[in-house]
Amino acid sequence: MLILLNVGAMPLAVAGTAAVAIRTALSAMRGFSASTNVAYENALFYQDYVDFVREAEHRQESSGNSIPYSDRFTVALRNVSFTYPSAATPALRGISLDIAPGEVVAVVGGNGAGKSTLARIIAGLYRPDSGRVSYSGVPIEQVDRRWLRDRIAVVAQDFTRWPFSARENITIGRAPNTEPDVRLRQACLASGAAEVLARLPDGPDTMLDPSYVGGTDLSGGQWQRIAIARSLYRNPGLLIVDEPTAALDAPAERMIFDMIRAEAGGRAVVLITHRLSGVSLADRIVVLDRGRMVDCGTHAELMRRGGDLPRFLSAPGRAVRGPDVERRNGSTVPQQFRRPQSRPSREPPMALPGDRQRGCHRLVARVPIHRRIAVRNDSR
Ligand SMILES: Nc1ncnc2c1ncn2[C@@H]1O[C@H](COP(=O)(O)OP(=O)(O)OP(=O)(O)O)[C@@H](O)[C@H]1O
Repeated sequence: MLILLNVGAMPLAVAGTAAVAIRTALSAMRGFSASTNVAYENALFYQDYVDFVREAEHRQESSGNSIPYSDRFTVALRNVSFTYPSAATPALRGISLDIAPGEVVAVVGGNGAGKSTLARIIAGLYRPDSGRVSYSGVPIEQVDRRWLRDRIAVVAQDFTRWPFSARENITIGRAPNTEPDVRLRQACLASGAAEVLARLPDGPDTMLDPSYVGGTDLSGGQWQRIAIARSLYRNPGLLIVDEPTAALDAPAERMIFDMIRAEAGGRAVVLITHRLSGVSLADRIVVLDRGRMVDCGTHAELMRRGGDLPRFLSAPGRAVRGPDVERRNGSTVPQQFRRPQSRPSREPPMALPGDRQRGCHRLVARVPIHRRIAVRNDSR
């Protein structure tokens, strides 16, 4: 271009315009090249996402049967043990348990006793390292996973708070067979979420995220009611509730426990709780300690046997957790639930006659070896 300018073959104005055009074209090409690079990198992430979804679908696919006869079903665990991949010691050891339709089973134990892990095993989310899990007699390996997911609802401690409307937060997931609006109303009334929705500016259509225009946030206890409504809306055959009242005040706690009892109907409920009011409504209480089932029976049976139950309970309306409840909160635990000052005997708790019929197996942990053999023979 300089030569053309020198020999006068190109006017200065044309040369200047050409220089600007070339610079603009180069800059556009650099931009195009950078955008192509970014698109390529993002395509790699997208491919990861597509592979992940495909893998998830593959895992969801049916490997076997639906349990054909009922939406209500039994769950049976036999000698189940489970160790997390990164853990040195098992989270659960030799757990055997039966859960019948319509039964409310409370699981209590100190922090790290294995309660949430047991809940995940019962829900079919984890596979045990050893032992068997079956639903109405069908081993978990042969159960259609979609069928199972549709019939079990879990209210976890860390449930998801979707940045959606209150209605969508409850109805997200599987749609019920019956009329959705009727089911929504029932779920809200039963869980106490109706009260929460009534106070929202746009009722069920209020956005539950303050970062949106017109959005708002809820308190921990109000969110907990929404989470319980979400699980009831699905009308599951088995409802697993992990510490449902941790963020609730005493009257709300009472209401939730009453609701769980009343709503159980034909469905089984597994209730992980540290609350006295929670265990007293249960048909059966399972006491876990360091991954082992150390006691199992009705509230009256456990109190009569004088086992570990009181250690793991807090009084109504108090969210005290762990084995040192009594020490920290002694004055609030009713006298009848306090540990005796001196135990009359160190005799370990034994299964009462009839426990097996009610689904209590084991009691291996602190049972002398000669009696342990007797219990095992009995439970075959
Ligand atoms: N993802 C994990 N990886 C490794 N170890 C884990 C994992 N989750 C739990 N554990 C361990 O497994 C054991 C049982 O944990 P789990 O959460 O079932 O107890 P928990 O009784 O529900 O306790 P909490 O009352 O505190 O909720 C604990 O020792 C815990 O440290």
